[in-house]
Amino acid sequence: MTAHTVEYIRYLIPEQQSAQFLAACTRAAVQLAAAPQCVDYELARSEEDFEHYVLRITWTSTEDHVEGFRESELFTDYVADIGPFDRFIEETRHYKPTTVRGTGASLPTLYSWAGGAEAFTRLTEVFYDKVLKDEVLAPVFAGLAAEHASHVASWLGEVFGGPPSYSETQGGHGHMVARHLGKGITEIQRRRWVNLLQDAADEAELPTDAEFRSAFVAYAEWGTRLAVYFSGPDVVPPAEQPIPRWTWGPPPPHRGE
Ligand code: HEM
Repeated sequence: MTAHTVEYIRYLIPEQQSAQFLAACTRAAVQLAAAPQCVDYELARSEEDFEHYVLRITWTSTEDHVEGFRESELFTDYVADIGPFDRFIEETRHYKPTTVRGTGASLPTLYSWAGGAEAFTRLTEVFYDKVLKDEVLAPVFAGLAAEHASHVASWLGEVFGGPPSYSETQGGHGHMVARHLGKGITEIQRRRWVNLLQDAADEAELPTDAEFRSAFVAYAEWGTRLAVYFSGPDVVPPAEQPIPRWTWGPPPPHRGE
C-alpha cells in the first residue's frame, strides 16, 4: 500500500469572501506545486452549498508534510496566502488510503479498445511468425514452445486491462520475468523485438489512433527494457508480484463524435 497521505481541509467560506479565497488558493498553489513533499492537490467547491470547499492535498507522507513542508520556506509564503482563511476551516485531517480503491469504467481499458482477446491472439500470431523469420531474433527463439504466442497474448491482454488469464494459469510477474533469466538479450535484439511488435500491430489491425499506439509502444519499451535487465548477468530475480496494469498515457482516448 502506498505511504502517501491525503490531507483534507474543509472550508466554509462566506459567499462575499469567495473571490478572495479563490485568489489566495491560486497563489498558495504555487507553493504546493513547488513542494517536493506534495504529490498533487485539488480545490473543489460544493455544487449544492457554494460556501463549502474541500482542499485535498496528497503528501508523500504525513512526516514529509509536517516535518518537511511545514519547516520549509515555501510554507511561509503558503501561510501568508491562505492563513487568513484558517478561521473558516471546519476540519483538517490526514487520511491514509485503504485497499478499497480503484478506477471506474469511464475509460475503456486498452484491452477492450484494442479488440479484446482476439486482437491479442492475432497480434502475437503475426508477431512470432515474423520473429521466427527474422535473422536477429530467430536464433533467440529457436525451439519455441507451440503455446508461447498464446501465453504472450494472454500476458499482454492482462497487462492492458483484460482478464487475469496469465496470472491464473501461468503465474505472476516473477514467473514471466524468470523466463528471461540468463538469456543475455542485447539492445539490438530488444529493438528488433519492439520494431516487429509494431509491424505486427499494423498487420493485425490493432487500432492506429495516436493515444492507443503511444500507450502500446510505451509498454513495449518498458517491458523490453526490463526483459533485457533481467536477462543479464548477476541479476537477482524479483519476488513474485502482481502483473503490472498498463493504462492510457497522458492523452486520454479520443472519442470525438
Ligand atoms: C514487453 C516485453 C516482453 C514481454 C511482455 C514478454 C513476454 C514473455 C512471456 C509472457 C514469456 C513466457 C511465455 C510462457 O509463459 O510460455 C516470455 C518468454 C520469453 N521471452 Fe519474452 N517478453 C518480452 C520481451 C522479450 C524480449 C525483448 C526478448 C528477446 C529479444 C524475449 C525473449 C523471450 C524468450 C527467449 C522467452 C522464453 C521462451 C521459452 O523458453 O519458452 N522477450 N516472454
